[in-house]
Amino acid sequence: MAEKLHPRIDNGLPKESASFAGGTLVCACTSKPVKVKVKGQIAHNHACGCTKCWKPEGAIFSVVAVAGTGDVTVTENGDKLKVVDASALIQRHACTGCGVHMHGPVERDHAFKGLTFIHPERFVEDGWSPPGFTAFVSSIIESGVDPKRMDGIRAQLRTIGLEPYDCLNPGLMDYIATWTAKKSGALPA
Ligand SMILES: N[C@@H](CCC(=O)N[C@@H](CS)C(=O)NCC(=O)O)C(=O)O
Ligand SMILES: [Zn+2]
Ligand SMILES: [Zn+2]
Repeated sequence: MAEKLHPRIDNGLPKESASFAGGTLVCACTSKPVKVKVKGQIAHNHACGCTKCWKPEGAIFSVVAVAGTGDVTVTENGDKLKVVDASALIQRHACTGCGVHMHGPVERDHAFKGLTFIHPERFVEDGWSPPGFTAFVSSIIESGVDPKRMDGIRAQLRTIGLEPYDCLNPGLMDYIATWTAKKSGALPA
């Protein structure tokens, strides 16, 4: 039987629109929802199996992407937001009403500094760039998935076209390593 991975990937991937120029993320509260505006198309959209990223009810994976922090603005009911873990790299701002993570800027000195993590399924608009791979797949075991299900889940992800990795994809791993090597002097800055 097919696994329920995430509602936005289980029945075909979302379609990108060339005219998508950003939109509004809305949390799940029926009253006074938090709204966050994002300017422009998102980047590096992917499914993530880590325990820290917000997932909708019943999903094994989250769907998460980045935007430039300067392109992300909380526009309504920002007083409902609270940082989940102030010591984490990604400062995930969750709605205290419904639990949805609305934006997660990286402010620390890191390859991802200046980027904000968002969950594009919360856009009211369609047309955002679809997920392209799956990260932190082995981490789903930390959420209670039986290790015996892993082969099937990885096979299902490959069928969908979301190549499974146990950390990030090679492009992002190389990007982080290059940043680190330039910082240490192993590569010229
Ligand atoms: N195995 C860990 C992995 C957590 C992890 O490293 N998550 C990645 C992907 S979102 C990350 O970049 N975390 C930085 C952070 O949580 O701030 C878990 O599932 O909790
Ligand atoms: Zn909410
Ligand atoms: Zn994650």
